[in-house]
Amino acid sequence: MGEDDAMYTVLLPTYNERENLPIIVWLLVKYFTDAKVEFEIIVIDDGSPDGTLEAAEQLQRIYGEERIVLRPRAKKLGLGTAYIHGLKHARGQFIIIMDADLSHHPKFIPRMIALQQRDNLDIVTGTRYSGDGGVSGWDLRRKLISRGANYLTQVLLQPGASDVTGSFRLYRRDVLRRLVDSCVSKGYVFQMEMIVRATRLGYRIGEVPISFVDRVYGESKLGGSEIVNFTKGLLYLFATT
Ligand SMILES: Nc1nc2c(ncn2[C@@H]2O[C@H](COP(=O)(O)OP(=O)(O)O[C@H]3O[C@H](CO)[C@@H](O)[C@H](O)[C@@H]3O)[C@@H](O)[C@H]2O)c(=O)[nH]1
Repeated sequence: MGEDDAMYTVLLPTYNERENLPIIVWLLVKYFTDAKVEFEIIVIDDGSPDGTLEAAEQLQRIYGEERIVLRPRAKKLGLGTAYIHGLKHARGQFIIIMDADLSHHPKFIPRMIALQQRDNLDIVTGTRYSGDGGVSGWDLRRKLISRGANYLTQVLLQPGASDVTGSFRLYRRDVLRRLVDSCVSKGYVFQMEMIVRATRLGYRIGEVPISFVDRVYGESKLGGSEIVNFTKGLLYLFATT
């Protein structure tokens, strides 16, 4: 399935994911192994008080230090900077970013890889808002926030993807590094800015419909301040790009 010598790095940011981490890692190992693809999983834990790092260390003993790489930080510094931190250490030519809470199923990864290879893409985004993609388990408030954020971005910024707030994506490593360097926002709005800048820079973007399933264990970290940040980021990009 993979390019002959292509390696894939999965960046898994974690904050209080002790229950979810062993399951997501097991699934990732299974899908990459079945697809005969070289991979590593970088866990970026931000000092989770629930013992996520200890769970990650145990997984490292089971699957090996080549496969499970730990890049912890001492305290909670946010999702955007967690990706940047993990990216610095990534060995793969392709980077997959995804949540560790099982809302993103690794079964979609082989489809993302296949689409990237078929169309020689720079980015493949998982989309909940086209084809048979969708969301399950969210309440009305969360659905409205996500739909509203995506709708406003489509109208104001015409990005090259239908789901700009999602964070299940495959990037060429060099493209991701360039985008990270060009993005200014922090927090959840970061995902939207990445796609908008990628569109402006002319990168080739494809989409794979995904079903997003709300987490069973633990809690979302989305709060009111992220909604304010998103709105500010949207207006900033509207004015400057
Ligand atoms: N290292 C680290 N990880 C974090 C932090 N905050 C969250 N995470 C990890 O990031 C992933 C997503 O966190 P959630 O807080 O569960 O995200 P969410 O509210 O469900 O939001 C998801 O959907 C949004 C769009 O609807 C996305 O914008 C967002 O990126 C994420 O995928 C999980 O693996 C979680 O442990 C942090 O400060 N540091």
